[in-house]
Amino acid sequence: MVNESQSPREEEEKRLLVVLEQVSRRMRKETAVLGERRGDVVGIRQEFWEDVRMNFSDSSEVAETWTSIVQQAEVLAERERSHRVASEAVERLTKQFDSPYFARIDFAEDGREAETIYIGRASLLGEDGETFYVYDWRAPVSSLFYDHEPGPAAYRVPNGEIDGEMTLKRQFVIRGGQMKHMFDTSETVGDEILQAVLSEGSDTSMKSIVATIQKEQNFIIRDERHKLLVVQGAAGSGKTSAALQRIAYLLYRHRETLTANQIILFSPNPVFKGYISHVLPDLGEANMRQMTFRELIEARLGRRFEVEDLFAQTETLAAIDGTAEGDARERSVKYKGSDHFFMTVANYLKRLEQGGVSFRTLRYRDMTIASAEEIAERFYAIEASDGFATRAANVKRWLLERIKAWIESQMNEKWLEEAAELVDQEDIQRAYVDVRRSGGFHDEVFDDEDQMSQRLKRKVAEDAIAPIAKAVRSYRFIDAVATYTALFESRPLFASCSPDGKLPQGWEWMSLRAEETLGRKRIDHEDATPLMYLSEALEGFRRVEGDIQHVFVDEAQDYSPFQAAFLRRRYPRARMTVLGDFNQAIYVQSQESGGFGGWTRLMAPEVTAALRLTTSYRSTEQIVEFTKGILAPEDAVHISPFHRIGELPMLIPCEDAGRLSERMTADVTELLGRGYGTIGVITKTASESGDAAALLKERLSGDVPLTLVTGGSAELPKGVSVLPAYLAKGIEFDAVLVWDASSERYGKEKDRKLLYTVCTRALHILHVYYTGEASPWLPRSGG
Ligand SMILES: Nc1ncnc2c1ncn2[C@@H]1O[C@H](COP(=O)(O)OP(=O)(O)OP(=O)(O)O)[C@@H](O)[C@H]1O
Repeated sequence: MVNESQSPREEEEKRLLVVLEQVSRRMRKETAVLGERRGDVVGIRQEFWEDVRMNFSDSSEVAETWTSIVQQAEVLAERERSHRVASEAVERLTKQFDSPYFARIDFAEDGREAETIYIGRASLLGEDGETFYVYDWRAPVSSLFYDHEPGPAAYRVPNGEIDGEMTLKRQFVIRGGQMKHMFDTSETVGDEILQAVLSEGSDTSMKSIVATIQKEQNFIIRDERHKLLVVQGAAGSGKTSAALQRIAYLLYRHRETLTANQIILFSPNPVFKGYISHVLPDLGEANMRQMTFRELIEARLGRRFEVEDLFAQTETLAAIDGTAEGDARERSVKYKGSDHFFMTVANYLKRLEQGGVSFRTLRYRDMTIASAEEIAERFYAIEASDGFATRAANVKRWLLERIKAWIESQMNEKWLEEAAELVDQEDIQRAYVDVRRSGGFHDEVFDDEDQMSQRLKRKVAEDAIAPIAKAVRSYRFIDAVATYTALFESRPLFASCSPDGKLPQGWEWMSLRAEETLGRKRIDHEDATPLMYLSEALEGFRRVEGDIQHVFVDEAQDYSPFQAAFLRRRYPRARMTVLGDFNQAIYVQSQESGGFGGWTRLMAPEVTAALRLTTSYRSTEQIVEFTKGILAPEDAVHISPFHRIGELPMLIPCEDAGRLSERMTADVTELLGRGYGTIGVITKTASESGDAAALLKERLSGDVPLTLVTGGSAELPKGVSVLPAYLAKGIEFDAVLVWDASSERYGKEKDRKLLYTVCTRALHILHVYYTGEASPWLPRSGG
């Protein structure tokens, strides 16, 4: 009921109290439950060993001891689970007490009375189980807030659309349970709040944007009609933010069927991984799986080969740039990242169904367990229509059987007897426990010397062969490298697989290079994905994550079309959300495709949506205008700043590196004094970062926190971070100080996007320092 005598503010404050009261009631209940569960858990932990019968006197007693430990552990795990649920509820309620909602809309569905809806980070249901005090921001009706101004409005529900009229749209800033601001708005999402949010200092971790999601971002967050979403967005336009909100949205909408570990996000680097890892927990959701493409390569190939990573490749290419070698390598990098090569490998795989896969002989010392020829024969004896998966799995089983038989065949061999005699007491016991665990000796009594020695010998033989068995289990009997190299050993073979029957320019060079590197177990970065594709396909994309339902790729412009196509094959059932900015395509492998070609063609047009985000929210208007000037004019047309005023970027000439570091030291001190909490000193390469950090450290006073961020760093520290451009991808700083943007360092066309990427990391302050001549890409309009 509207009370005429009260102002809207008074009314809202009263209502806030009612909600807070509800929250605190729930909180009382949940904390009581939590206390109880905690007591349970602590009790069980303390009494764990008291309730376990410990007896190691003979094998049947050991079995009972084992069972009782397992039972006790199960009870504990169950209590711990319910403790976790209660503690998550308390955590959520604590946040709700701080700020239960951020918006209100009044909406009258056609032909009905207006309803008042409050929107917050999580929903709040009254004790009656019917009154919705607050709706979750992800509820269908909440979409109205993000998509519409007051007036005719509609929102989607699973089976259609609901039309009506929005009569009021109000925003709140509530902190610590206090109403700080409140205002009605006619904008889609009020500029004032967004202004306030964007003017804040940056943090070392990313924040969620629930209260200020913009309409075009909301589309990305909620779209479920398409299986492939490809988003081209200007630097700072909220691609990563939208991706994370989308994950939170999907987890909420499909909470019965989707879990966080069925979602995987490919991140550009470890620093970025740490940077975004707080957003989902903050929204009350578990983190999705996250990995870098480099980690994927390392996991698949890194143990057996020395694999060059993308950063090393980039630095090598820079070092040999302009030489004949450099040109040839660059051509090879581009080709091996192309769709043409993907098709070639795909066609090659088809041929391999008939024959041609290389295998490795299984050997223990000089004893052959199964020869490569035998394995090949077995592999190809299975119907081609069954595909590689069935064949590989079948051969795997057969080889494991072979290994078992081989163990039996060795039982009376001298080497084994000798080895068994050397086993010490501790190992005997361990062997005994191991066998128990693996289900050995069920009801038997362990009383016979002879039996014991047989078992020991078997155990020794199993241990000896274990690395081979493990290799078999992970399909290493398939020699993927030899199979891959074969493609570069025969012109007719390559030509017959190539989609247009042609060999790429520079094939001879690639062929020599393959011999030189792959033959020595060194893998160039450009060969890593093709090799991974080939080997995973030959294994039938086995353990590969058929269970993954959503794949997110951030900084997608850095992936080659080959890598895009590979990921699609690797996660065959997944929907994909791909976000990137072609203006930040800094790697040779993706330059050909303009950064995006590979992605948009992955699925049929009717299930693909290609979207654009054009407003840059990160940087001030001055910085956005400046950074647009770095790009070619045609690349800068779709970038517009959000209206937030700041200082003009500065171009600062310096005589040499010493002077540069002196000037930078003074500026760092001054900026920290002005309250800027995160300052990024960004260099072109990692070695330059090392030099810059050393120079600055020497000059800065001891109490200034300065960190050299390296490839292994996972957390971004407060204070001054010195890091190379490729590690700064995707993250942001209050102030960015660009280390030596001279024409010597950033003079080539390909440096243009790199410089753009570096400068667009700045929220409020951008200083560009250079020695000698300034990079030709820098606009002259700096202060
Ligand atoms: N709707 C929004 N409300 C508040 N802040 C926003 C919004 N959208 C983006 N931002 C802020 O803008 C900054 C840039 O966002 P984000 O990192 O998601 O952009 P991006 O497009 O991934 O950038 P880049 O490609 O440069 O890495 C972040 O600080 C983010 O919080």
